[in-house]
Amino acid sequence: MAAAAPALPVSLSGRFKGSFAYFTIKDRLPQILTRVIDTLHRHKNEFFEEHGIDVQIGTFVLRLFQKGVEAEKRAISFLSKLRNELQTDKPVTPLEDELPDAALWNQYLDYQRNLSNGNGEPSWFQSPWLFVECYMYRRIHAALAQNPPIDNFDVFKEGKAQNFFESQEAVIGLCTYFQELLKNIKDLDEKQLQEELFKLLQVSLWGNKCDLSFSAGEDSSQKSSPLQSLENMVPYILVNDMEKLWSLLVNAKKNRTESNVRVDIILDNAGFELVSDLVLADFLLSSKLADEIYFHGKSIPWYVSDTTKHDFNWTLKQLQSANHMWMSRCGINWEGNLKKGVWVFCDHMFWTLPHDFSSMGGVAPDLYAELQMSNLLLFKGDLNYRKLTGDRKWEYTVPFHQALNKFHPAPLCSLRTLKSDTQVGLKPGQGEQIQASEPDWMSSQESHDHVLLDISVTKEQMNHYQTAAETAQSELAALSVKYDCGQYT
Ligand SMILES: O=P(O)(O)OC[C@@]1(O)O[C@H](CO)[C@@H](O)[C@@H]1O
Ligand SMILES: [Mn+2]
Repeated sequence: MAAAAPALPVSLSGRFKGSFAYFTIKDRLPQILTRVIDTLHRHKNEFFEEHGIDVQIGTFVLRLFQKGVEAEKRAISFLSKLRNELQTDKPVTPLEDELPDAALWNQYLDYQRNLSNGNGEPSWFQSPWLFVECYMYRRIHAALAQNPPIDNFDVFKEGKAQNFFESQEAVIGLCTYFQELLKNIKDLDEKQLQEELFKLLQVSLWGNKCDLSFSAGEDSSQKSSPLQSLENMVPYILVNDMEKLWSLLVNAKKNRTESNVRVDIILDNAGFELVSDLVLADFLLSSKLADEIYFHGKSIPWYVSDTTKHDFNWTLKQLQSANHMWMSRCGINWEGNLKKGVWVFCDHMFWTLPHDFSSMGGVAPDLYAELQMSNLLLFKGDLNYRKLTGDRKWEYTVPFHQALNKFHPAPLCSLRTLKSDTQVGLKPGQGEQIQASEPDWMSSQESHDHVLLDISVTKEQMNHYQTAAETAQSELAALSVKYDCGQYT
């Protein structure tokens, strides 16, 4: 009789006063909502100009059907009501919009209601933090989506664009470094390739500090060139499995039979972080460590700075039109990769549901099967880490593999800047040691220099994944009609 799986620890929640979840729900989420409302106010004239209709009567021009302004007013009242619900810990209410994921959200709300087994309705401070925070962003989306003609307005686009423009020095530094590297990449030996991979993994890891939802919209752009500071950031890396990552990629390349080596990057933030992920992806291709890269973005505006398809394409266009040789070279090459199909952008709706990833197999089997086709999944950022580990109060020393709670579509790695109070995979005493030196290391923005580099896969499981990938091949054929990983448009 197999031993029963150990019980899962409780979910992080605002019901734990003093927790990072509590401060986020009490202070930061209302701040983010207020910024969204201000953004809509500031765009009133744009909505008026763009969506008003002029009617000439004699010498008078009447602006009729102020559709844009009316829609803006309705959206603002939706959001003000949402902010009040949040701040007064009202029950979480079912979604009433007709958007394609509404049924899945309301099923999940029922699930949460049953979980609380009669201890009252799911609410902002009593329910799991992951659920209510995701729910807030989904309600923000509904406030716009239900109010044409501003239904396609991205309330976070200014912040994402500002992060990109204010990170220009870092973007130029990174693109210049990378293009210089490309000039002699064919002459690099394995050791040198490994060193370059490790550098670019760390740049992508540190790029994750540039996150607007964590800073509640305050500037978080990358000012200096990250390559210069890698050395003195190494002591802040809590878990560093880069060697395992390297051997996983080298083995995949050696074992490459007829199928390509595929790496999937589950993206996080737009701006500098996205550029660092694109450079890493180009390196994996140019070094021949991988043959194809799948990028997974968000299908709706999410967590202030997360990357949508629009952000992805906008970033490539900005690079191409930059008046800097190496930036535009990168942008041109990357658009070429998309057109050749060696890079693919996808945005499955599962990534913007409240479910943690242990539910993916049941809720989005098409996406799970898609990920099983990969040799390596790189999950960027803190929210993905929280969803990988179920956003629970784990002991620090619980193995990452265990915290994944059977989510194993393929070998995976998390590249995460610690921004929430959940942490696994540490050595005995490591968490306590940091706690002693930095008591609020998991609960305040200043001390969040800790990063986590983690691979769930131990070597002996590699073979298992090879066979799993083969079986998934046949399953995927059945599923591909349901979910076609979006081709570049
Ligand atoms: O996934 P990311 O961009 O690294 O971080 C997401 C985040 O900013 O949002 C939540 C705080 O509101 C936390 O999960 C984390 O701090
Ligand atoms: Mn993010």
